[in-house]
Amino acid sequence: MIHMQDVSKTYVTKERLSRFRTRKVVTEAVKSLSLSIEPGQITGLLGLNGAGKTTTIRMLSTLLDPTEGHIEVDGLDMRTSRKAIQRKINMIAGGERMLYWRLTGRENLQYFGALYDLDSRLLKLRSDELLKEVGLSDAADRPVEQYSKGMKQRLQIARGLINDPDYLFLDEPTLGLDAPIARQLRSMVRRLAREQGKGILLTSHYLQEVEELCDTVHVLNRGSLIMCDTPERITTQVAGLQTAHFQLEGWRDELLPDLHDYLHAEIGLEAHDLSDLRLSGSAAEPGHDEGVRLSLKSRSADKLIAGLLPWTATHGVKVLSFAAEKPGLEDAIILLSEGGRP
Ligand SMILES: Nc1ncnc2c1ncn2[C@@H]1O[C@H](COP(=O)(O)OP(=O)(O)OP(=O)(O)O)[C@@H](O)[C@H]1O
Repeated sequence: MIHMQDVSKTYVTKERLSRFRTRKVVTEAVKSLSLSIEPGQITGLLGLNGAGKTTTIRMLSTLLDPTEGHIEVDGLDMRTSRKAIQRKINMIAGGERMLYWRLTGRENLQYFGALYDLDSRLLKLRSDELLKEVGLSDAADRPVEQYSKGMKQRLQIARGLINDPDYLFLDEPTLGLDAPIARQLRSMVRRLAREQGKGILLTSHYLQEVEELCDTVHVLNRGSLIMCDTPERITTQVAGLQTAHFQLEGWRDELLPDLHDYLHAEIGLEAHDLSDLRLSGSAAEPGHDEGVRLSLKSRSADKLIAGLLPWTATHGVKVLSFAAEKPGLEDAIILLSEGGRP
């Protein structure tokens, strides 16, 4: 496990005021940050304003020393075991950095692998394996400058895996990629965690990607951690509950207590999951030929819908239509950046 404990990073720079006068500028980029990255888990790092994500990733990658605090990787202290830690980690950045364009895909992998002092036979074997895994075997001996964007990004992934790291830091890995290629990369990231047990830290501006992949998400604002939870709970806490909408024929208001009991007893929705189980205000107004509109709020609209459908059949109520309205992580992050909760 990677463990960051009370880590801070302060940059001190000089700002020129006039020809002879400068002013010292102190920026607290990261403030007393604690976070963990566990094997087999995908941990998201999201930022609001001047958040400190890049600084955090650079510290985790051994490229920057913290001003204060402690970083440990599988029990190794970053101050005293830098080389051993470098063998356990790697970083993959989106965009087109970190590759040599004049070299072929294979030569790139061999160059980066040699930085880890890998035995040349093992390095050849691993390069071939990785090129195959990312679907670049046929293009392995072409210079990278002839690669498409997606091919370059797949080569980046292979480069980041050349030392078979236990932990991977992914900084905007799908930046600028077409949707199908981004989807391929996401499923690869998922496999790396779920099947190979790698611990992954992910930053991405595509919040749907974070929502889809991450087990937990850390939200930074001006260098401080302001939230850490599952994407689902962050969304619920900040953006509110989900709503299930139903259009019903044959609904009677006296059925509500029975429905409440049923969802609680049969579907196992706890009282706190059903905090707003009621007809939404006067929304239960009979339509002319469209039935009654019932809106129920809960933590999971899907569970509510799945629960209500069989119940209606036994209570003489016909479901004309239903829909789930779910705020996403993106809604939550926008609210947070506008000064919403917490
Ligand atoms: N080398 C540096 N010298 C001085 N200040 C820096 C340096 N690098 C970053 N900063 C400052 O530290 C703060 C955090 O920057 P950082 O790049 O870590 O944030 P970020 O979350 O990655 O931002 P973004 O998402 O915009 O890339 C910012 O205020 C930035 O201006």
